[in-house]
Amino acid sequence: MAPPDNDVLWARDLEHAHRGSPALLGVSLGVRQGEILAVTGPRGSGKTTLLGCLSGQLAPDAGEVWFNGVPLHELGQAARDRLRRERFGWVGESPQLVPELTAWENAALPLLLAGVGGREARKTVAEWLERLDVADCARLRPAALRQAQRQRVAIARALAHKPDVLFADEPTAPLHRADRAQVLRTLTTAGRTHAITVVLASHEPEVATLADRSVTLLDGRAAVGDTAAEGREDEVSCSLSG
Ligand SMILES: Nc1ncnc2c1ncn2[C@@H]1O[C@H](COP(=O)(O)OP(=O)(O)OP(=O)(O)O)[C@@H](O)[C@H]1O
Repeated sequence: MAPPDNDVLWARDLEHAHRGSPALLGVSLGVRQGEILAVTGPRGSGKTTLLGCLSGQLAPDAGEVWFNGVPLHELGQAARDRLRRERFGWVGESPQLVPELTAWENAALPLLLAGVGGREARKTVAEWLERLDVADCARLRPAALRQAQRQRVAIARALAHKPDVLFADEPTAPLHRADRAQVLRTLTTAGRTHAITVVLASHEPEVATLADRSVTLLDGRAAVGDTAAEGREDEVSCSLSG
């Protein structure tokens, strides 16, 4: 079965087990260009594993993942890595910055690796650091930053090269409650203003209110009644089959 033309990401009957222990059991979903999809569910329900399969970090044991008509599940590791580097952004639970580089150098890495000139990279990154309230940290190395500041730099890095899809897995985990709303708003606004598709995983159900649609995972399956399938009859049967 071919993916629908208007889905930037499309997955069908995804299964994945970690060392024999099943984490995904037949999840199907589609994400449209520029859409913000929340993936919610309790801890251990399979959210990280799903994002890993959708982003090409993990090869599913069964099922299909298509990105813009490209079958990710058929690509080798090197091709998947290239796609991730060039087309996807990733923000995880804890920021993984290069300790030897300053905040701005960390955030500029994907741009510089893509061949963008230093001056343009500097300008773009400065704007993102400003938007994320860490402009004054630009010249500091990660060790001199608080964990919440490091996470904001990691978010700037994930957005600066304007990925097609941003995967954010519990992106507010290292932040204080007061900072969470602002960072989530920055992520979703960035998605909407820059036409970046955002797949946002969180165990906090209220994150779904910021998204266009949501899917809830329970024990590796898409829960019955998820709004990721709302108004999309083609998907309802897939989502509920999991
Ligand atoms: N590397 C791993 N090795 C073994 N089991 C794993 C591994 N990663 C995840 N699991 C297991 O797979 C299941 C799904 O985990 P996953 O991290 O995808 O869920 P999650 O919803 O993202 O949870 P959390 O919010 O705690 O990260 C859980 O039972 C988890 O213990």
